[in-house]
Amino acid sequence: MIRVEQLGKRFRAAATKRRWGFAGAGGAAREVVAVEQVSFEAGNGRITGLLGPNGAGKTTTLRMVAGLVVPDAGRIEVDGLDVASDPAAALARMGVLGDARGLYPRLTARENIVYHAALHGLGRDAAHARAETLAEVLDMRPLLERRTEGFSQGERMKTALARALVHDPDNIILDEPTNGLDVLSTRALREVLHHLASPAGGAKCVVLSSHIMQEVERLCDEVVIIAHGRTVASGTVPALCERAGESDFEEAFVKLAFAEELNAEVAA
Ligand SMILES: Nc1ncnc2c1ncn2[C@@H]1O[C@H](COP(=O)(O)OP(=O)(O)OP(=O)(O)O)[C@@H](O)[C@H]1O
Repeated sequence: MIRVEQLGKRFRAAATKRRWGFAGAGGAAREVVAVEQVSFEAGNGRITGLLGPNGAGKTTTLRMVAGLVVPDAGRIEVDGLDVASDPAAALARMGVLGDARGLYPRLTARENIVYHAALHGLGRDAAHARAETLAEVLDMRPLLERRTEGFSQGERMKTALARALVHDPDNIILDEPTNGLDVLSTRALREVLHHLASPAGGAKCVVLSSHIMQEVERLCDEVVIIAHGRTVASGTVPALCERAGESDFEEAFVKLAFAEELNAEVAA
């Protein structure tokens, strides 16, 4: 289970140097508020989706949950462990599929997975056994002995996901997992995530980010709508539709996520 309370993060965005004598364009670094007040609870045996427009703060939120970025404000708990005060224990309970998907190109898929297993303290035999199991679950057996150099997006995603799951974490964090995947790979991933959240798959706590409404609608038990760095609504898809007074989820999302903009339009 993951609990996020009142998270906040600002970045200092590097500014360009002044050029061509334009005084206003360059100069001082600007502060960007990436996340202002994000809170949510992601339960075990559920898929929770962070849904929001581009730049809403989803990736930054997940990077903070995964311990890759230190928050300026707020608190993150993973299975009751505070990520700030007990990072090693909290991180050991998470499997993270980041946006970079960085794999070692000279290693085979199996070597990538086994190497990651070693980092998590698994012995050689256990690591290979785990690679076999994951290859089965993720339907990637033919890929195991191939170097990852030249892998397609879908093949890279499967390998990166196997790597993230190698220590059998109870909490799985995925940033835009279907990015660049075709319809079949997307379907296969959806099935895997449903399996992982089911009792047969270990009733994992799955948290993912997306800006694709249909994907979230199909995949997620719970949706957290983030806009302008804030949680603006959360609940099941039917509950969010009801709250917005819309039968269509896309309409409900637009109403909830862009309430500020819609109100400003009405006022103008
Ligand atoms: N390292 C950084 N330095 C400066 N600004 C950043 C940094 N990381 C994120 N931001 C800014 O913070 C805001 C939120 O970015 P974030 O990537 O979290 O959004 P997102 O919801 O994941 O967007 P998308 O759907 O486009 O991936 C954006 O305005 C982004 O430009």
